[in-house]
Amino acid sequence: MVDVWQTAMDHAVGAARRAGQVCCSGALIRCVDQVVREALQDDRKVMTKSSSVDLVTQTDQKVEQLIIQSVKEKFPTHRFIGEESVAAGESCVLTDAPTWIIDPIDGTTNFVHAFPFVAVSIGFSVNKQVEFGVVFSCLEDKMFTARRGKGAFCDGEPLQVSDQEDIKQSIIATEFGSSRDPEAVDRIFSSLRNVLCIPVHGVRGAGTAAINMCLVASGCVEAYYEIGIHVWDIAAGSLIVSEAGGVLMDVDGKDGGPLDLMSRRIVAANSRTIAERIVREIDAFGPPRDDEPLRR
Ligand SMILES: O=P(O)(O)OC(CO)CO
Ligand SMILES: [Mg+2]
Ligand SMILES: [Mg+2]
Repeated sequence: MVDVWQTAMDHAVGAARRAGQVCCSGALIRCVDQVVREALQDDRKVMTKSSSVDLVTQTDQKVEQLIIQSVKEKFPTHRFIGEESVAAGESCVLTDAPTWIIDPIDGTTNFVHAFPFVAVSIGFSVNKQVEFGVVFSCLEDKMFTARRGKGAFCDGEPLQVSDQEDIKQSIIATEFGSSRDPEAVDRIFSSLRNVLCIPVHGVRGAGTAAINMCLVASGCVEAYYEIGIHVWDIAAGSLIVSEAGGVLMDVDGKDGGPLDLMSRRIVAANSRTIAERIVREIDAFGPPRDDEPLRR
């Protein structure tokens, strides 16, 4: 059978690698003593979006435009949901049309502080189903890819989630997010306390949803959960997890319910047992959906 989206996926891999080179040179330059003055100039270019801790830089915007322009030249009819385009007022509605879902820098706070985990994340959906996902972990120089029904890979090597079924023998990844609303923070802390006290071996967070999900796919952590992320954070990573044998769910009820890319809530785990246990421990809340028109 002809694999109609392979050309698009090959383009995504090239675009992510080129975008990653732009991100990495920016992040690394801040680590080099002799260019402190340049780094200070960079500091002044840090801007904020929904809150004072929701950061964006000119590099995020530049990288997103580079990716979108290169895709438009090759696939002029395709649509886009890009983090920085949405921040600038573009709509964030997932239709049945072929759609590139782009997070130009996943881990902008890491990027600004030279904390060395940043990724370029490109998901591609058709009929609201993710067909391929590409996550380039720039500073690790690792290219994670997945094509629906064809497995997940890191630099061409197949990925497989952990086979650990006992959550008490597990590491769980999560993040604190960018909301500083005290009620949301209380719920995040309550969930974290519940998960820690199961007890689990540990809780970790790379500072990027995409890399956290690639860690699940690689078998390094058993699960990742977060409330408050966006569709561009998880579109690519979700397929990478499921193609590596993992499961995805929302945080509704006892069994989580199916993953809804726009709901801003996700549990991605190696197994249904561990995912459902995390769902039971989460103090769930519903931030405004990504496709809610008046969310900004
Ligand atoms: O750095 P970004 O793209 O804002 O993403 C954050 C979550 O929203 C880290 O995953
Ligand atoms: Mg992101
Ligand atoms: Mg981003």
